[in-house]
Amino acid sequence: MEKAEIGLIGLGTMGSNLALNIAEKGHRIAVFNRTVSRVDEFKANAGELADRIVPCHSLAELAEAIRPPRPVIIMVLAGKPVDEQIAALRGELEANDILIDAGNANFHDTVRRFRELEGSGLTFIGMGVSGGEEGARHGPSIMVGGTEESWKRVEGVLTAISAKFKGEPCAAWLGPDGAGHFVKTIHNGIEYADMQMIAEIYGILRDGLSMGAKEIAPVFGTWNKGRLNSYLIEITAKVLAADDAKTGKPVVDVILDRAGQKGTGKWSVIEAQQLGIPATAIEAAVAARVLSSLKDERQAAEKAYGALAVEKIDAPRDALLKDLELALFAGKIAAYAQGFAVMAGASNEFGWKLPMPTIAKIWRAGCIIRSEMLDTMAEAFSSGGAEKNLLMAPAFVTLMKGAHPSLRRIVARAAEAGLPVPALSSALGYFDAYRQGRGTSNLIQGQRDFFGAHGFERIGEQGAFHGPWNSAD
Ligand SMILES: NC(=O)C1=CN([C@@H]2O[C@H](COP(=O)(O)OP(=O)(O)OC[C@H]3O[C@@H](n4cnc5c(N)ncnc54)[C@H](OP(=O)(O)O)[C@@H]3O)[C@@H](O)[C@H]2O)C=CC1
Ligand SMILES: O=C(CO)[C@H](O)[C@H](O)COP(=O)(O)O
Repeated sequence: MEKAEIGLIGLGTMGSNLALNIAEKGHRIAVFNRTVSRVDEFKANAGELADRIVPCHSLAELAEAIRPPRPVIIMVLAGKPVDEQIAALRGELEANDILIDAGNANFHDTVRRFRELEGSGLTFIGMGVSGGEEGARHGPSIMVGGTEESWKRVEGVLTAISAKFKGEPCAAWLGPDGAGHFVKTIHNGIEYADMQMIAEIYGILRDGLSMGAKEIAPVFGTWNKGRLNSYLIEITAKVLAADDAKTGKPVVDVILDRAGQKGTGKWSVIEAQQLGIPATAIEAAVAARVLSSLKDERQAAEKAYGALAVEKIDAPRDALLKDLELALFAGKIAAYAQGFAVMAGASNEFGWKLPMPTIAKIWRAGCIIRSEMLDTMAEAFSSGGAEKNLLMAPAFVTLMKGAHPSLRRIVARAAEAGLPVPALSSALGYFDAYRQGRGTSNLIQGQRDFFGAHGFERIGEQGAFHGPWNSAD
């Protein structure tokens, strides 16, 4: 039988769609899944692509089915299952074969796996994939970490299956070992912030303006045609417009307000903290998901304090909607600036030389956070000025000057009305603190020196100084 060019393990949501995508691009692919019955089911349902699918019922069969040197994509649950698959595969593969972990791995695990595979003769790649089910099937954004030589060996197939932005593939080699998975983690951190800010704006429309889901949907639909044009705004409009077959109500009104999370948002925050890079909007978004999961506690607190006396926002509708649109735009810019700053910090810390213009470019299509704004970001990173922070790129200074007054007004109105907007207000707090030439940490330094003799710097003088605290009353 003709050998396959590539193999894939894990026929779940992502793996099965990625396998079909690979087959559609003309590659013969061998597939295996832990629950072996899914393998034959998968081929049976592959329609006209079935001829290019080689079903394998064991890892040994998979290795036998692929032409050496064998590239094998592992697309299983992140964590221990990946280690188990690698351990099992080591017995079946040979020198020069390429193992590609395409799941949402923690980059520390990826770095460890690189170390563990050193000297094994096997090549390892840690690859972030974004785009969900649809992206995997028709073109995801692909973030590759490993040696440049290993990238060259798989570049052909990965660029072929990736999304294209105006013809440019959204797949790239970003740096050594954990670089690809780190970038995917921060992609997801930004995704959390973006989704949370959208949800906060929805909350203002629902509770502050008493708008129903069906009324809110076209607002997002309209925004999707303007500066907020993005996949997340597009699907928000669709989610809000959908009906529940069981009750006839909007689906969003029957969904429990408890958000799940699989770890990438939390990892983004942990890494930002470790690197000492502020990522307040992402932190707020992760915290908001945790708070959302405390449904029973929230209900008990509502009983204890009484329901939030939400004051209806009374303002001309069109002006308010314009402010909400601009507030979301400003909040998003701050969140992306934070995400890119965390990646720049990691790049310095780990010596990765992460290519920021390339990252912005490969996020323009295929991935969950794809948006028109990412094209502006790609230009900003390419033309200079954004090295320290995206907020300093001339194009973004102009955009933020136009949008931050709206963010300010919306955060203030929401606070007065009693509507929680933790990510939007964190984004605003970050922006205001970042642009304040003289902040208030002089007082913190005074306090630290008072209680711990930590010393402080004086304006315009060299050296460490202490305050006159002993003589202070
Ligand atoms: N869904 C999404 O939108 C995205 C997911 N990802 C990442 O892709 C990876 C796969 O996710 P997804 O396809 O959604 O997950 P699914 O739950 O749909 O599929 C999980 C797959 O992992 C396999 N698996 C689970 N545990 C083990 C194990 N111990 N040993 C071997 N195989 C195992 C399952 O096999 P079995 O059939 O036997 O249970 C199945 O094939 C994850 O890392 C996820 O974070 C990345 C981007 C987007
Ligand atoms: O990687 C993804 C999208 O980019 C996955 O859908 C991931 O599961 C999203 O994270 P979470 O489940 O924590 O919301």
